[in-house]
Amino acid sequence: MAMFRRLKIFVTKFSLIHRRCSSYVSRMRYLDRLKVDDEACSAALQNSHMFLFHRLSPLLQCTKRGTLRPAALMSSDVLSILERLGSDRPLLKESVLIGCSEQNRAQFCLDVGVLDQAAVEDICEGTFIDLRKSFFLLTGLEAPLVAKAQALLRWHQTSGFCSATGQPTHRNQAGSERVCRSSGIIYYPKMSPVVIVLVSDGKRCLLGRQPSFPRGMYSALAGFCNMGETPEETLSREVAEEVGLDVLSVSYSSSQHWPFPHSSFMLGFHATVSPAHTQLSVDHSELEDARWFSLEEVTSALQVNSPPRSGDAPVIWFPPKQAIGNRLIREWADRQRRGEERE
Ligand SMILES: NC(=O)C1=CN([C@@H]2O[C@H](COP(=O)(O)OP(=O)(O)OC[C@H]3O[C@@H](n4cnc5c(N)ncnc54)[C@H](O)[C@@H]3O)[C@@H](O)[C@H]2O)C=CC1
Ligand SMILES: [Mg+2]
Repeated sequence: MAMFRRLKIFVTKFSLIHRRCSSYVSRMRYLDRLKVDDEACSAALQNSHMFLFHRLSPLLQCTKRGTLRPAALMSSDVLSILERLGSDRPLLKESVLIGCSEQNRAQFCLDVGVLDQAAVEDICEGTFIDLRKSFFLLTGLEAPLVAKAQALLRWHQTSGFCSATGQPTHRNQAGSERVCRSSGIIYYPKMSPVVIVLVSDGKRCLLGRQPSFPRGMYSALAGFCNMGETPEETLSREVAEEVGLDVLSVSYSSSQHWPFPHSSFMLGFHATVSPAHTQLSVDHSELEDARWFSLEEVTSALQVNSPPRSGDAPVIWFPPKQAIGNRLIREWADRQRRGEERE
């Protein structure tokens, strides 16, 4: 009996430890192994979840609740679909590893752009929707997963040759790198670091719009990091260049992978300028407009949930909640409200 109790305690302890590392740690270690072990990755691919794309547009399915979600198909079903549509096993090998579900199932993505789009949609009971639309229709962790998958597929589609030798590059099974066998150069998926900053003068925040933004949309200022710059240096330079202000202080908020137009790694900051020096000198080659917004104006623009349709009265609105620009604006508004409550 005592031995049975000891065994039970051991099993409970083991499962607690296992549960503690089973979720996050074991999933990350599993993924790491799949990146370096082609055989293990091929085995995982046989029994994985697969997210399909057609010329970089993700396949979405309608849920019972009427919302959209990316279709997570079993790889065995995808193989049957490929065979039914006259494609073959090698196409499945072009899948790219994107993650691991909480149930420890590997997740891959595959672009089936060589197949007839309508035929795949028909069999899968879904629709391929351009990422610029689908990203904003998805919620929670699904939007970042689909964005990451599309970024990796795009990178493979545009990285087929070595820039030093002009020879073809070859991918590993996970799709986490490409190698030029002639020069030995290893290429890894690329992101461009970008700083996005919400500038405040203590009472108001500064928002701008680029000519390419949809009508009425304003966001925080953003700019690509130059080679050798720290994000703080990029931030000060961009604010100086785009609106002619000197930044006084900076605080980090959060980050985001942003798939448009290519992969950017967005680093989000709050910054302050002196309330005595808030006169803007806008660089109109970069920004169509930039101006200071009060808490009242920000609060009312945050309530605009969808972009105005053509013909509607002009209204100011902000990027949707999937964008880090939206998060920075909300954080600023929350802080201002808390500050006002204290006064
Ligand atoms: N997620 C969000 O909430 C927001 C995201 N963004 C993103 O931030 C990014 C950067 O913002 P911008 O104001 O356009 O940057 P920017 O102010 O640096 O201006 C863009 C110009 O920088 C140059 N440039 C330097 N390095 C570049 C690189 N690696 N890739 C492309 N162009 C480069 C090009 O000449 C380009 O025209 C954009 O891609 C935009 O999509 C912008 C605002 C909000
Ligand atoms: Mg900019």
